[in-house]
Order: sequence, then structure tokens, then C-alpha cells
Amino acid sequence: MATLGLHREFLPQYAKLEKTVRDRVDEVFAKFAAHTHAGVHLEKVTGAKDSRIRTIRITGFWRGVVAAHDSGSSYLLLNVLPHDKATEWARNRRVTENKLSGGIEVRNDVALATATNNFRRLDSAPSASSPKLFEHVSDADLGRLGIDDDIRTVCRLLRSTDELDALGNLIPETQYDALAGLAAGMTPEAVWQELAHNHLPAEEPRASTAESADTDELAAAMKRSQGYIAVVNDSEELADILEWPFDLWRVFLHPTQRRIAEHAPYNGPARITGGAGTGKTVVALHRAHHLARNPALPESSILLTTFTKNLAEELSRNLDVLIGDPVVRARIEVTNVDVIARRHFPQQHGKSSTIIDRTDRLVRWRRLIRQHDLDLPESFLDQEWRQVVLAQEVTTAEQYRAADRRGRGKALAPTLKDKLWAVFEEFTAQLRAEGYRTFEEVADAAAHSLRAQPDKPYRHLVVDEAQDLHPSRWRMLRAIVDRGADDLFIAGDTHQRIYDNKASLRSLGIHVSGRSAKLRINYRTSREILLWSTALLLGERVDDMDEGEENLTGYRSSFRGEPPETASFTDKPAEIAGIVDRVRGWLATGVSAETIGISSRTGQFGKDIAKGLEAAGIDTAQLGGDAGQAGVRIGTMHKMKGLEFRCVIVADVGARVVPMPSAITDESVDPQQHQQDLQSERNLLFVACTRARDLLCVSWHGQPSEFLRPVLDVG
Ligand SMILES: Nc1ncnc2c1ncn2[C@@H]1O[C@H](COP(=O)(O)OP(=O)(O)OP(=O)(O)O)[C@@H](O)[C@H]1O
Repeated sequence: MATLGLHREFLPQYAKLEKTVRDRVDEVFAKFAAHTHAGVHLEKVTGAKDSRIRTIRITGFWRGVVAAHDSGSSYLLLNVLPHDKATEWARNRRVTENKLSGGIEVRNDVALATATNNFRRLDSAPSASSPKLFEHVSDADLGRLGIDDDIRTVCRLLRSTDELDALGNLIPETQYDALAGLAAGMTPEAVWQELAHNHLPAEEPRASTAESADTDELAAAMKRSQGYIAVVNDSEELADILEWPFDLWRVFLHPTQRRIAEHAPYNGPARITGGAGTGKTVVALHRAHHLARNPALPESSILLTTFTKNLAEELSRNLDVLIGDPVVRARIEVTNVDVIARRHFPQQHGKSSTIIDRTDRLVRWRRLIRQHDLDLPESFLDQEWRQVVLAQEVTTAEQYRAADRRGRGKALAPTLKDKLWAVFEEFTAQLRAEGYRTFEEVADAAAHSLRAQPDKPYRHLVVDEAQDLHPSRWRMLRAIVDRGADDLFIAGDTHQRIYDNKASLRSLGIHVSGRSAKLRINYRTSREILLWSTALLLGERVDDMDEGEENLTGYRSSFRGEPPETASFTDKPAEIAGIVDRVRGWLATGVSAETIGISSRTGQFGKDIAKGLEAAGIDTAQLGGDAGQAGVRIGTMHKMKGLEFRCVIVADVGARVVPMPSAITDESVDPQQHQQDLQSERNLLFVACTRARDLLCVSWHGQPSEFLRPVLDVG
């Protein structure tokens, strides 16, 4: 029976076709998938570099490009193009095998030779004096990483990552991955570990060349081409892939992503980290799907959860796209953490408590400070209560005296601690008497009740955006599933922590050591936007939620694009007018309104932008509102978390707004908290900027935010 593979690059081409042509493509290729292609005529291409590459008639105008094994036992769908272009494309391409992984590589020999000659000329120019990009890597190491002779020749001529990027499309994917890792500062050993881990799984050693030559080497190589070739089993599977041609993430997981998503049962909690846009959410979705394939699981036995309601809705929509089988889909429930906490809030405490927000709490703290004659600001008390008392479930003065205050920068004398404890008790008593609770208290009450339940509501838990959960929410989540294989799967990035909710998984009894992995390739944002946004975090030291430090080594983008723009205005009306003009410009070039996202630090500025846009006849919709509503999406930077847009404006990034003064603890009150608050605000700007796929514009009026200094200084 023939093996059919679909190359990753095929789908974006297919997505661009008109519906009638797509239908014809479906028809022709379905014959391959259903193995009824015996009569289908594959044309040889005169002067082809690779005799296995053929074209196939789709319509009078369109041709498919296919690599076929001589025996007719395997086919690889590569492209679909107008007739002449298809012939030229096919003539210049060669299908080879990666030296390390044995996976398929499709290369344009002619373009690569031209590029090599160009770089050779540049290299011999007298002005070429900067060091070579891969000077520090030996030929032996390059060979070990699967870099073949042709690619090594050209990469030895390169002097910058820009030059490597310029070559990007001409270098086969796995080799590019290796070179990009080296260029991003990873050692050859670290790159090798990553590649070997991804491509040489111990349980499935690569077939030897001699062995594969006897059989169908194309079919064997396709099976080793994880991440860019999907081996299709039947016409139904092909139709399913072709139904969502824009959603490459459904089918083409990077080997690192797939390894984690489809890992054999983890013997306890597992965790995935990685910079913005590296596909943590994608992996969490695939992991949930993987777990849900277990036919023994009843409905709703997997909980996929995250911090906010709108993110949970987004996850749910994406699961619907990912999972075709309604029975499998029904095994996964998607709900945000606080809804879960309320659901499991014990009945004896009343039906449900009213949630008290920060503003109301601060009013109460202020009153108590006056009554108790304390010389501390209300924000300090609130933080001390949330980050020490609630975080560690402190219930007595003795416990408070002994509590771990790491992360708090102001030392408290024992007498002051006793005084504070009396205030905390009074505060809590007042809330109880009036039926108020914070979300953290609701979560802890739910945790108590869940711990006492012999039958847990879920079998598996998958958590996205984990960096923002308060310890109380973790306690509840820990209690919602029994300990055991695949109990918790956690995705998060501490560089994106935007709420003051730090937690150490270890101290909460969640041990992920040995079951942690990191993603490094950003699929969302162009290299330009990524470098610019990452510069905002320069010098920041961030924890890894497991009592270590996080870093962004090897973090890189998979494609190039336009550099971000900054726009400075004299006053607010001018900035809003500038934003309206920019949006109008984008819409005029065919960008759809729903793929434009605008955020600002305050809700009010967003409302004013919305008014400006509406007055100009441009529809707007609030972030977090009805997903189906038409219009440019507008919301606060906080609401942007986890989302993405084709074009993004981050507005009102002025010195007086970012960082938001009311969110920053005074340095004299608590220097450590002061730094943490600044970090949260910086992360928030980073989160808002990294939502952009193609275009990013950051604007302000008056003086720019101090956070923009690293990017404005470098122009
Ligand atoms: N293997 C892949 N192939 C193609 N696209 C991918 C792949 N993995 C992720 N993506 C795309 O990259 C984008 C970012 O993915 P995702 O939202 O999962 O990243 P993330 O790490 O959770 O991001 P953030 O932390 O910034 O919210 C999405 O558009 C997703 O579809």
C-alpha cells in the first residue's frame, strides 16, 4: 500500500487557492490517500535536479508538485502552483535526507548555488572584516549536527545572523534549526542534545541506510520527518488536514513539541516553559487531546484550565478545531480557575461569597491603619496579607511570626509582626461577617473541600499560563486530581508574569524536576518584533517557578518581518488621531478588523481609542467580549495575555502611565517589592508587544516610558 506524505509548505499555498481549485486539489490528492491513483499521470520534468520530483495536472492552469518513489509505493505532496511556475519549481528542487535525523529535506539547488556565489563575492570584498558567524564551531561539530557539505560551504561565509536569516528559506529546516541555535548562542553540545532528543528517540533508532535502500527510502524518510511532513493514512485524514489549512499547529508540531505532547505517561507533574509564542498553549492543547484519546476515560475527566475567562474560551475554541471526534472532545472540560474554585467552594460557607476587589480592600486597610496607628501604606498590608498570610495559609500569630517572608524586602520586628497579625485578624473577621472573600480565599476553601473528597472530579489537569497563579489556586488545583501518572501538566512563562502571584511549585508539593522541557522557537512573531520586545526585558532576572532562574537562551523566531514602529505624539488627541490613521491604513491594505488588536495600560484610554475609531466609521469590539463580533479588538494590556493578532498597537506607553504609578510600591516602603512591581509592569509591556504576528506599533504622547529606553536608544 502506498505511503502519502504532505509537506508543511504545501498548506499555506493550498490556503491561498480559490475554492474551486482547492476542490480539484482535494479530489486529485484524495486518490493518493485512498490508493486509487493508479491511473493518475505524473509528468517528469525536463532537466530536473531530482528525477523523483514530478508534476501532476490539477486544472488546465494549476499543477501539483509531488516527489514519488520509483516503485510507486510512496508520494510526497510538495506544492501547488500555476503550470509554468510548477515546472520551474520542480526542476530546481532536490529531495535529500538529513545526515543526522534521516528526515526529508527539500532544497532549491539553483538558488542555493547562486546565494553561495553571492556570499563568496561579499566575503572577498575588502570591507568584509567582521568575524565569521560560525568561526567558533568546528567542521566536525557541524557535521555532527547534520550540516551537509553544501550548507557548510555557504554557512562558513556568513558573518551575521541577518545573513543567516536571509538564507533561511534555502537551508533545509533541521539544518537551519541547528544553525539558528548556534547563532543564538547555544553550544554545539546543547544543540546536539536538542536535535538528538528530537530526532533520535532511543526507542525508535534510525533505520540504517542499507536497510532503507532495499525498501522505500522515501517512505522511510517521510516517517522520520517530524515537524514538517505529515504522513497521511487515508483520505479522511487528508480531508481533515486540508479543512484547516491555516492552522499548521494542528498537524505540524515541532519535534520538541510533539515529544512533550505525546510523551508516554509522565510519572507525576510535568511542565513546559518557553518564551512568548513558542507554542506552549499548542502543546497544552495537544497534550489534553493525547490524554483524551484514552477510551477508558469518562466525559469531562480532563480539566484544561487557565487564569482568565477569555483565555479559557480561546482554549475551548482551539480544542474544537483540533479534535474532530466529539466523544474524545467531550472528555475535556475547559474552564478558568476561579470558576472551578467557586464551583468547589464548600456549601457550609454559604452559597458563594462576594469577591472583594483590590480597591475595596485598600479602603479597609486604610481604615485599620488609622485605627491601629500603623505607619505603613495600605498597599504594603495588602501585599503582606496576600503574599505571606494567604500564600502560606497562615492562621495563627505564631505561624505568622515564623512565616517565610522571602520576596518581601522590608524586615519586620516581632512586635510589629504581632501588631500586624491583629490587623489581619480583624480584617478577615470583617470580611467574613459581611460575606466577602478574595479569590485566593475562595480557592483555599475549595482546596480544603476537595482534599476531603475521596473521588476527585478530574483524572488529569492541564494548566496554561501557569506563571500567574497564586499559591492558593495551586493548592486547589493540586487537590482536584489524585497524585499519580499524568496528574498535572503545566505550561507557563515567568517572563510573562503580570500579576503579583509568585509561587514555587516545589514548596506546594508539585515536583516537576526531570519532567520539565523548554521550547525555544517562536512561531508567532517575526524575528524583528521578537528581538525588539526581548530588549525590553534586558537585565531582568526571573525565577523559573521551581526555585531556579529562568533564561531565554536560544529563544528565536522562525521567520522574518517588518521592524516594529514607534510613534510619538504631542498630546492624547493627536495620539488617538494617529492610531485611527494607522488602523485605517491597515484596513485599506486588506487587513481584517478582527485581526487588529489595540491595548493600553488603562481601560479608559482604550475606551477613548474606541470612540475615535467609531467616529471614523471603524467598528470596534472589546477584548473578552463576544468572539464573533466584528471590529478592531481593544482592551487593556492585561486582557492581551495569551492572545495574538496580525497587527498590534500598544498605545499610551508614556512616562506617566507605564509603569503605572499606582501599581508600584514605593522603594522606601519595600525595595524588593518595588523591583518586583517594576518587573511585572515591564513584563506587561512585553506581553502586549509579543501579541503581534506581522506588525507592531508602540505609541505614546509626551515623554516615552522609561521601559522603552533600550529600544529607543538603539533606534
Ligand atoms: N508547530 C507549530 N507550527 C505552526 N505554528 C505554530 C506551531 N506551534 C505554535 N504555533 C503558532 O504559534 C503561535 C503561538 O503559539 P502559542 O500561543 O501556543 O504560544 P505560547 O508559547 O503559548 O505563547 P504566549 O506565551 O505568548 O501566550 C500560535 O499562532 C500558534 O498557532
